[in-house]
Amino acid sequence: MAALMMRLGPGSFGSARVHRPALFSAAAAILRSVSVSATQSISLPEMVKIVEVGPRDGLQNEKTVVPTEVKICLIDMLSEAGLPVIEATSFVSPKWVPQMADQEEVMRGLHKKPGVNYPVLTPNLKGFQAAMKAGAKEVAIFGAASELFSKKNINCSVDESLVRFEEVMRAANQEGVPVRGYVSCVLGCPYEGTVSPNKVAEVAKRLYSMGCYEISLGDTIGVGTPGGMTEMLNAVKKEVPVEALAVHCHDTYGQALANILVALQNGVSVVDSSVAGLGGCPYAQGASGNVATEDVVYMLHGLGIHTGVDLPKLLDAGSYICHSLNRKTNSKVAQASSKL
Ligand SMILES: CC(C)(COP(=O)([O-])OP(=O)([O-])OC[C@H]1O[C@@H](n2cnc3c(N)ncnc32)[C@H](O)[C@@H]1OP(=O)([O-])[O-])[C@@H](O)C(=O)NCCC(=O)NCCSC(=O)C[C@@](C)(O)CC(=O)[O-]
Repeated sequence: MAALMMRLGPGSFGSARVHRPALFSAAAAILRSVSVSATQSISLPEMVKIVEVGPRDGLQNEKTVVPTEVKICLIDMLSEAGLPVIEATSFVSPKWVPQMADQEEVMRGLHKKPGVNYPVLTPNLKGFQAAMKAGAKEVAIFGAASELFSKKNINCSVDESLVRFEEVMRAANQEGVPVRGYVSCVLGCPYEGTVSPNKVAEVAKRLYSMGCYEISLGDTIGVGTPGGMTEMLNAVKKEVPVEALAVHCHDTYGQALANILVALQNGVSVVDSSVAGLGGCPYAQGASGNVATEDVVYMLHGLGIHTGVDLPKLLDAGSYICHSLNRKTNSKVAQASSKL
């Protein structure tokens, strides 16, 4: 952005709201010309699918209850911004995650946009059945590569969780419902520390073998670096085709965009992110928010990668939820654009 300011001069920008589209197309053009030469020898996907997890991962950790209508409005703004997948809520125990207790109302209230998927988390058969009753068309099961995290998060061992997930998978197959799988703690665990890439690969393989169409690899506490990401992906790619992999990076140590870029260079073309960088897992102490969707979109568009997302509309969705939660955005792009 500094380079852009130097070329156009600070006076070129009036109100951010009025000039955003021009600003972003100018920024994208400059970045594309930089990126083309910078990435000539590096293969990157032409298109990336962004899985927006803000309404679920972003809000699940909020201490005060977010009104259902705010959640619904956020989801609708995100679909209007062109996000193709929006994780809407989770069918987990309200005793464990009170913030998601209005999952049925959220599912019934959101305005389903044709072509957009609204998956929900389901830890067990009870959650799956409730999700079906509420009209969900896609679910996600969530395992971990760390025993202690699994115990803290879903109150069972990794093996026990996989047995539960098999039950969900059988029921989902009967209903013709696609299932996504998560592996948490792929680059480190708040309770066990280092996590072996082989363990990540083993859990990813089991989820893929049981029928998950996509495996999202979660750096739950945002401790990973590009080196660790590469090592982990190399192990996982031996067991699961790269086309079926997604990355889910939290930004605790400011490494998320670098980790995502490395994942793209490794052939991954699905990225999870959360509008305004909201988020954190209630059972992963110290985890900050997910990487901000605005920042991911800005980077991808700068690289000439298509996402289908309208950045100014996405920024509006980020402003809306930050205003509703009375907090500052974690998105660098949103911070920068609001100062212009
Ligand atoms: C899995 C359980 C339910 C086990 O919890 P449990 O206490 O072992 O469950 P249980 O089977 O013994 O049942 C206890 C009570 O919960 C009820 N129950 C049982 N299942 C459900 C359900 N599905 N929905 C609603 N209620 C449920 C059940 O009916 C019973 O109610 P009671 O008789 O006491 O009134 C619990 O541990 C739980 O809900 N955990 C969810 C934790 C969670 O949502 N964590 C955040 C998401 S994971 C994450 O953020 C990471 C991720 C995905 O983003 C990727 C990354 O960043 O790495």
